[in-house]
Amino acid sequence: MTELLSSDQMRAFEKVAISQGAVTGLDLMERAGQGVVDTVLAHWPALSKGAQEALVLCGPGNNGGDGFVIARLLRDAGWAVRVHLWGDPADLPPDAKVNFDRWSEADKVLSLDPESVFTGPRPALFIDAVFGIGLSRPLPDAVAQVLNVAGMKAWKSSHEIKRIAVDCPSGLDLDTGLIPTDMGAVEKAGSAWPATLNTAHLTVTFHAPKLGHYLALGPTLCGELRVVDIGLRGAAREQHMVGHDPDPQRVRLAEPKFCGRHVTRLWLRSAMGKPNLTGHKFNFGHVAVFAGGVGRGGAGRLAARAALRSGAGLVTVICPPAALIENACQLNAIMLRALKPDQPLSDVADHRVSAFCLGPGMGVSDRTRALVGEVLERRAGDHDLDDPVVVLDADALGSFAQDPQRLFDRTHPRVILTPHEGEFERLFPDLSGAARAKMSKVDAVRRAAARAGCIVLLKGGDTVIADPQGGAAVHAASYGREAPWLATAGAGDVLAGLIAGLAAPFNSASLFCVAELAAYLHVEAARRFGPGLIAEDLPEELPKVFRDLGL
Ligand SMILES: NC(=O)C1=CN([C@@H]2O[C@H](COP(=O)(O)OP(=O)(O)OC[C@H]3O[C@@H](n4cnc5c(N)ncnc54)[C@H](O)[C@@H]3O)[C@@H](O)[C@H]2O)[C@@H](O)CC1
Ligand SMILES: Nc1ncnc2c1ncn2[C@@H]1O[C@H](COP(=O)(O)OP(=O)(O)O)[C@@H](O)[C@H]1O
Ligand SMILES: [K+]
Repeated sequence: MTELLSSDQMRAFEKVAISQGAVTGLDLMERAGQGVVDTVLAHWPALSKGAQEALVLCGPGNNGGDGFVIARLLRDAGWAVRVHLWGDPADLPPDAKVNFDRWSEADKVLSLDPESVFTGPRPALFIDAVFGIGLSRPLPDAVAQVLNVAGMKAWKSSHEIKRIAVDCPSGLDLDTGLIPTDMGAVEKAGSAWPATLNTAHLTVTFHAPKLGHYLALGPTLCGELRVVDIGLRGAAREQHMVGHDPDPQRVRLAEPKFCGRHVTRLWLRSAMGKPNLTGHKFNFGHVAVFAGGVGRGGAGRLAARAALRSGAGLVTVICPPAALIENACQLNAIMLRALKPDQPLSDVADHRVSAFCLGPGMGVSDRTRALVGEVLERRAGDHDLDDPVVVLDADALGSFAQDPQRLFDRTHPRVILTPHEGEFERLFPDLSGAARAKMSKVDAVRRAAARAGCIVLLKGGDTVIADPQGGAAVHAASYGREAPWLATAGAGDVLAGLIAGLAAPFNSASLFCVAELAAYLHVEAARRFGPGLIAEDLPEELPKVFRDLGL
């Protein structure tokens, strides 16, 4: 799996490499600029055929320095290049200044403002090297105007211009994936669209992708993302992460995107509990899914179906007695037990139940709260690993909205909470989307997991998973893996069941790894089915996904 870096981590990598004498800042800048040019020409081979017009916008830091390198390399290749700088050349950091001077030996540098930029001819390439990881506040007005959609329209056929972002589209915060605004707040994904910023066709980043490329608005603003190697050390270590618990210091992309197809298979096999086992169904685990009352059992049944399809040996739906007939009419391979209000849980779920799933369709109620409490108290002994896995979703979370601490007092390391943003806000109001200005979704979920003492998976197009030790992963349905049709009623119930089913076999991977895999398979199933998907389709698609992945 690939590591996602914060801005600070990227700076630290650079600092270590330079201080060890492995490389100089100037070398890195040259490789970065060369990497952008090579990537652009490989992406649009037609551009290599004849030199054309390029526009390079440079900023006051090292991102701008990369821009001067790109400008020089294109010029050397015969391109007509115009360079605009925002800021005073005298204030450029040393490496950027060197490259400014190299450019300025033969060509001028124009100022970066709408008049100056848009009065020139329409370029074939529009290169944004204004701000990268150093963005620390909202974009200056002049820069925002040059980068906004309306500005580009100053040119006829502006849609033909290839827009390249160096490291990131300027204005994007690479830690949060958000756009700092003047109000000190943020424009959030799914709310106000950042109408001021144009999206790039291609973003070229260095060494490793950053958090903000994958969170919130990042994927939409970046267009396509390419990572170029600039010779910093440690780039290959993500290979060690497959199937292993996360490193608390790191954030990984729960998708083997940059590692090739065999890694996917390896990951699947190591995370699922059925590799070479010749056991009976109880070796593959028994999942108990609680369903709601009469007319509200669909969500629980969806979760149960996903659990059975994903590898559990047995799945039992537990419902109130009144809902028994309704469920019996709908279930075959899935077993069914009724639980009366005063009946002990052990009557319907013996010690062999290895995973519980509670929440979908159960209703927000005292009864749900009591059942959650009872399941969380069912612990096997001294060793956490012997405890059953407990997936808490939907109403199992909502039932604790008035007093989340009551839930957190009982949760343990084998528990996973799978809220969507609304449920997350009710349990962690101070970490909610509205409260997150400078804090990334990753940091918010890490704090939530530490507070709850269990794994938390916060759903969305950018799903974040964290454990109480700080280990974190992002699963992003983006960059060619979009699945917007997954935002359909019941899809979350399926995910809860999928996690329970994958976690149930006695030799399955850690709950964290299972959650990553579940998020991945969930999106793979949605993508394989395609538009028109409804939640019922997801479990039925899973066998095809497993087959495609070579399981
Ligand atoms: N760290 C590394 O290892 C490498 C970094 N490189 C490039 O260097 C970039 C980072 O350089 P810097 O740290 O200099 O950061 P940036 O070039 O992103 O910007 C920093 C400068 O912009 C100013 N600034 C930030 N936000 C502003 C705002 N809203 N309005 C006005 N001024 C603002 C800061 O005061 C500072 O002068 C990377 O994004 C990348 O493009 C590459 O050369 C390759 C190697
Ligand atoms: N834009 C999107 N791209 C990919 N997946 C998404 C997107 N939006 C939501 N999802 C996924 O859809 C599911 C919706 O779950 P949830 O909100 O709990 O719905 P429900 O409660 O109806 O089941 C989650 O797994 C979430 O990650
Ligand atoms: K940039």
